[in-house]
Parts: sequence; C-alpha cells; structure tokens
Amino acid sequence: MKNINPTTTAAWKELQAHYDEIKHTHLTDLFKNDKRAEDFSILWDTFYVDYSKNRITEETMTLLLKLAQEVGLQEAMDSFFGGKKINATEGRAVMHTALRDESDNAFAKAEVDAVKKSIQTFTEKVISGAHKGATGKEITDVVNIGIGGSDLGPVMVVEALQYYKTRLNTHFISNVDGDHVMETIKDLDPETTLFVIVSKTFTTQETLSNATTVRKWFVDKVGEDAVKNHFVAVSTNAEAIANFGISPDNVFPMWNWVGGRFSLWSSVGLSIALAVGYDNFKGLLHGAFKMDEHFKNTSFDKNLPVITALLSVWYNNFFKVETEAVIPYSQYLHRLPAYLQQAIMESNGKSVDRNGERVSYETGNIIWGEPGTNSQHAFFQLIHQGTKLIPADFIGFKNSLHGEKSHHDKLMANFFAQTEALMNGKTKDQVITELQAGGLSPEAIEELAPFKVFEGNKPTTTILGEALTPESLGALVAMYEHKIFVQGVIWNIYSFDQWGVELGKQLAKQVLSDIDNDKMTSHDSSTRILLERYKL
Ligand SMILES: O=P(O)(O)OC[C@H]1O[C@H](O)[C@H](O)[C@@H](O)[C@@H]1O
Repeated sequence: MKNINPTTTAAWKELQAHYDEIKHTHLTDLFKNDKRAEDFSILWDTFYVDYSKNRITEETMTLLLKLAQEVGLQEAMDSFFGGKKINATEGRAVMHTALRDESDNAFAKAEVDAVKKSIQTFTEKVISGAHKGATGKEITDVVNIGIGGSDLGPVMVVEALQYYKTRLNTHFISNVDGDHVMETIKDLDPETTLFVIVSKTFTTQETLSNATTVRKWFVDKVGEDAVKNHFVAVSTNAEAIANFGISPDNVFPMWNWVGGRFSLWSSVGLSIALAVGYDNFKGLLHGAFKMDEHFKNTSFDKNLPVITALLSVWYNNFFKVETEAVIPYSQYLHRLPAYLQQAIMESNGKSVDRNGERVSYETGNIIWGEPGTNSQHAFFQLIHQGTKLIPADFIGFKNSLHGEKSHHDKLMANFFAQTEALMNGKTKDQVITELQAGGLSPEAIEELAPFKVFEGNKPTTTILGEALTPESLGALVAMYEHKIFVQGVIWNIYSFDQWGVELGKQLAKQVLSDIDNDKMTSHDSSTRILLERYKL
C-alpha cells in the first residue's frame, strides 16, 4: 500500500487552484447544461444515484479521480481484498467482505460457512418453536446485549427490516445505564426470553455489566440450570465466555479479522437472523456482496463508493465543510445515521497518518441526520438558511412496503422538493414577487424580503432505490463501508483501528475506583467537586 501525503500530489494542488476558480459558482448556473444529470449519475442494480446537485464540474471529477490514482487507491484495494494486514496498528487483515463473499475461493470459506450454518440451524429452531425455554415454553422475545459495533449494526438492521420480521420481538440493551437494562427487561417473561450476549472481545465493561445483571435477574427467577436454554454468546473470546457461565455449545464465534463496526455480517448478526429469519439475513449479505463486486470491478468514474468518497473529500478538504448529513426518507432507516456515525467517525476520526505523523489536512467527517420528513421540521432551517455548508445524502425508495401510495407520494414529493430547493434557493426578486401577490405594502415587502431569501447552492446527493429490502439495505451499507475505506486511503490514515476509544475506557475505570474508595483528591478541582457532589 502506498503511503502518500495527499497534499503532496499534483492532483491536490490542481484541485486547490480549481476550487479557487469555482468556489462561488452556483449550481443553478451549472445546471444550464442540460446533460448534467446524465453526466453525474450512476445507475447500479436497483439504485439510481444522482450526484449532479453537487458543486462539481467535469474538471472537478477528473481531478478527484486523478487524486485517487495518485494515492494508489487500486493498490490499496488489492491489499484490502487480498487479505493484507491493512489494519497495521493492530496487525490484522480486514476481511468483513469475506463474510458475504459468495465465490468458491472466498477467504476462510469453510469456517465462515460452518458458522453461517450454525446461525441458520439455531435461528430456525428458535423461530419454529423447536428450541424451547427451560420450562418448555417457546421463545417469544430476544434481547441483544452489546454496545458499539455489537449493537448499532444489529439494531439498525432490525429496525430497518421490521417489515420482514418473524414472530419474535427483538430488544436491545447497550448502555451501562441500569435504567436502560431494567426498562428493557421489566415486562419480559424470562421463561420465554432468549439473551444474546454480543462482544467481540468479551471484555467491554458495559456489555459484561449488563449481561451480569440480566443473568442474575434471570437466575433468581428461573434458576441456574435454565441458563443454557436462554443465554447464547457471540465473541472471539471463548475463555471469557466460559468464565461468564455460558456453555461452549451456545457460542457463535467470530474472528479478529472482522472489525466491530463492520461485524453485522458475522455472528454479530445473530439477532438480525432471529428477528427477520435466516433467508432475509442471507439477502442482506447478498446485497452487500453485490456491492463488493461493484466496488472491485467497476472503473472509478462509475464506482459508487469511489465517487461518493471523492465528493466527501472535495467538501471536507477544499470547501472545508465540518459536517455531512444523512437523511433517509424512510422511517425504517431511523437508526442509519447513528450506525454510520460509528462506522464513519470511529474509522476516519484520526489525526495521525500512516507514518505516525500529525496530518496537516482535515480527515474524518462529522456525520449526523434523522429521517425526512421529520428532520425538515427540526434542523432543515439551518441547512437552508444557516451560515454553514452541509452536504447531504438523501436516501429514498420508489416503493413503500405497505403500499400506502398516497403517503408515499407525499413523502417522496418532499424528498425531491428539498434537494431542488436546497440547490436553487430563492432569490430576492422571487421573494418580492411572491410578497407582492400577498398584497403587502412596498415598505413591508422591503423589510421582510431579506429573511425569506434562500441562497441555495447547497449540495445534495440523491440515492434512489427501488424498495427497502434486505438486499438493497445490504448494498447500501456496504456502499458506505467502502466509501469509508476510500476516504481513509486518500487521507493516508488507518481506518480500521480505534485507539481513541480506549482512553475513555481507562479513565472510567480509574474514576469508578476513586468513587468506591472516596479518593477524589487526585483530580482537578472541577472534577473533584463534581465527584464530591455526586457522593453527597
Ligand atoms: O464487541 P466489543 O468487543 O464488546 O466492542 C464493542 C465496541 O467497543 C469499543 O467501543 C470499540 O471502539 C468499538 O469498535 C466496539 O464495537
């Protein structure tokens, strides 16, 4: 893998000069070219991705693609898919794509297939009722206990695929907040509940505390012998699971070459398979596999992860935008922004390059979002008329799942209208004409007009799918995964470690011990007083 500071490339310098030339160009002027939507769109599988409403020209894309070449994107992809240890600071390969690879020579195929088979067998037994609780009752509820990648992927997908749900109800406990634990289990019947403890390392404080509390609650009610029918675990750490008191027969393994935030395709997806059935889980993997193939085999100028990553770099490093929004026009996708926050920000929130040196340019984007149309009534004011430039991905589908056509037309009318309005804005002349039609006096119009002007020129990318299915969701998630990888390559950072998370873990342990032992003196005055007030 090349190790190149992107700012030293010829493309970077040309992009800088090009940016200075077009930074004030308005999208409405760019759209005087009628072929623009054709030139800047990609039709792939069931998706149509329109990136024409971005502040780009042919030259921008040529230069961005040149940047990808210069930093050695192709070579980096070969290392990634070839199983090289591209997660160098942890000495690991990054092989989550192997989990969905349908080819005969897939990496670790035998092991992966064996685990998939056990997920299938187990989930089918639970869903059919063949797997009974200890007192002979069928399982009705599943509780996933995990955090970070062991929670966000499963919860996002289970919410997204509610339409495809089996008879099982799925719940998620993640926060070490005891109220989260107790609120979730308070109405559950332990005799009909299955607990899935998910932790790649099986050392995470939140998950172990939550699992311990739940296990005790369970044992008090149903007894120790019942644990084997009601507790299963997903982890790489067999020893820690055994110490926790879950039998090896109830363990679904995963591997170190699967990063936590890329793990929903592994046994971490067990609660997904329980929630929507194994066939739908397979569909999810299949969609992701198709995206992997697209990413691997498509020239960069028509390659969705590459193009979307380059756009993001364009805004992040040249427009110097701080944040990007992801707005799904599907209530089912309401956890997608939260999921992407971990995937994107934990991966690319790095300030040291692959030489171990402080970068001199911006990296990781800040991601946020909420479903439309709700978000329109919340933060769209700022996107439309605030001082910040916020590129946004709009994700929507041609068909609703319940077939509520009149609702869907309204939803999608908003979807299309917003990107158009963000692009075009509204000029003062237009505002004045509108106000004149309302019969206001010329003075009142003059006074009010500035507040109703929209500058426009706000970039958006529209991702229009056919329908939200396991397959299309898998493809969408994989597109973002690869986008992350491409950005990491351009920024010359390690996208697959997460040392920044460790500090918080260590600090909390120390503070907990200080609280227990009344040892507040070692802290700064602010923290000491806060701790003392907490103990009062
Ligand atoms: O699955 P676990 O080992 O419990 O880890 C859960 C989470 O822990 C940390 O927050 C890591 O930064 C995440 O990447 C990981 O997903």
